[in-house]
Amino acid sequence: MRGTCRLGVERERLEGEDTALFDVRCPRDQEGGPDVAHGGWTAAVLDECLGHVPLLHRVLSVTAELSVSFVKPVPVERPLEVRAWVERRAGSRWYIRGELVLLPNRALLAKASGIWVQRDPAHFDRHQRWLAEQDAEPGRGD
Ligand SMILES: CCCCCCCC(=O)SCCNC(=O)CCNC(=O)[C@H](O)C(C)(C)COP(=O)(O)OP(=O)(O)OC[C@H]1O[C@@H](n2cnc3c(N)ncnc32)[C@H](O)[C@@H]1OP(=O)(O)O
Repeated sequence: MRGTCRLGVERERLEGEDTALFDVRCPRDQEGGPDVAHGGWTAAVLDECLGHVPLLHRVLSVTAELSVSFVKPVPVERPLEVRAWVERRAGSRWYIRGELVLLPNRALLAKASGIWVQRDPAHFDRHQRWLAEQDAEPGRGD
């Protein structure tokens, strides 16, 4: 699949049953230091790519946990690749891992692991109802 993504994900495809590959390029406006990505971009793009693995299996999910290791500075505007794979599934939980590498040598820049939880399409409707309850009862907090 190809398309425009504000995070700079240019292409995604499944490779076998449990692995997905993503062509990525960090946009200049995500710079955090000279010519290198802000760490928030690195975390966000790993969240996006790992979370697309269930989606590529036509499963809607949300991120429940995400852990990121920042191994090396990530250059902006250079071809990068994310490889994401399912480590295991348990109930509605998908345990997914991934790596961000610099092409063409696939030098490791960052790695991530996380848990995605399957949701039904009413997930965001329920959230809107919860938000309306919060607005109706300020100070309740649950
Ligand atoms: C639906 C369309 C999705 C579209 C893509 C959107 C992508 C995103 O941007 S996601 C945004 C960032 N993430 C979020 O906003 C998630 C916010 N958190 C939540 O909504 C909830 O805490 C949520 C859904 C993760 C869990 O809700 P909760 O009411 O606890 O659900 P519950 O039914 O009790 O638990 C579901 C499962 O998740 C597990 N779980 C819940 N929280 C966690 C956690 N932090 N770590 C591990 N597992 C967890 C439970 O053990 C349970 O597992 P199982 O089904 O195997 O028994």
